[in-house]
Amino acid sequence: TDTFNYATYHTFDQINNFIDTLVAENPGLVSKIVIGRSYEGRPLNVLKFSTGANRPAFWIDTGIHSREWVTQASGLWFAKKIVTDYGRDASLTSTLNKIDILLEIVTNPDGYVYTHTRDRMWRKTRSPNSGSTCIGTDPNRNWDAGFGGAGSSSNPCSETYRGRAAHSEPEVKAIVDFVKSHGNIKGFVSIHSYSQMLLYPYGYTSAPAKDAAELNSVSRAAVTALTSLYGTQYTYGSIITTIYQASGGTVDWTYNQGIKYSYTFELRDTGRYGFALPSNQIIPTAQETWLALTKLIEHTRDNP
Ligand SMILES: NCCCCC[C@@H](C[SeH])C(=O)O
Ligand SMILES: [Zn+2]
Ligand SMILES: [Zn+2]
Repeated sequence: TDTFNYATYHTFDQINNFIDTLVAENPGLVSKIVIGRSYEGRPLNVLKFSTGANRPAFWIDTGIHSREWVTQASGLWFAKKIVTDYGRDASLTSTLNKIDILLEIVTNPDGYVYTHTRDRMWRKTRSPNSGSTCIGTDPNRNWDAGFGGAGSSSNPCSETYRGRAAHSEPEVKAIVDFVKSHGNIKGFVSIHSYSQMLLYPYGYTSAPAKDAAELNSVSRAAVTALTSLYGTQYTYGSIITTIYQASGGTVDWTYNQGIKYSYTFELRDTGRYGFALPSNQIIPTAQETWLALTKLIEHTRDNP
């Protein structure tokens, strides 16, 4: 994976080849867990970075919205950064000597393939909706957290269609089942684009999360670290106050499962290119985001 081009966007097959190569090159550190299959039968691959058994874990997912290509591309760069820095960077080495990192890069594979073959702007899953010709559910409205509330749609043709029921989407159900069976995930970050924001629960209600003060102060440190690299400006705060009301969202569910350190990123940019971010911004985006992620991971590591 040294010759892999991190400064370009890759297909689903190229990403899966990367994953298998990274595991083969780092057998004592990296393994692949297939947590399920997408609606169209594609594997839901999770990279596990671990140096010991039965450890707490920190989860990162990218690409749950398929069109947000900078996020899957950043996930590839994060994976390489972790294997490169282990044994060289004191903080990352300390992290992996205490907790595992779990990384799902293509969290919506059916949608991702569709953005390469048919519609670059596809966001949702690709499952059919009975009674409608419109395809897909928004996987970031399908979670059992304020499910069906304001900030999601009951219309299958909507980009924020919540699905016929909570956890109806296999891509979502696979994570739900994995989180429950693992039982020791301490931090959870779901990465999106675009808007340049770091967000924490809740999205479905204006009631503050009980840990809002701590999540806010950790967010401040993370954003300060991010901005220090290239000056990229971020806002941060609760989902509902910072971006908009969104019900059935990923990190609202993980937070309510007891995973205190639950965050959502909105990466670059603020609308000039939007989801079609030029590939020359992939590495700078990944680098600055990693600085923020490191703060979130360190805080989770040090507050088990
Ligand atoms: N977990 C809900 C996150 C808040 C909204 C995030 C954006 C990312 Se495109 C959205 O899903 O509309
Ligand atoms: Zn998104
Ligand atoms: Zn977004």
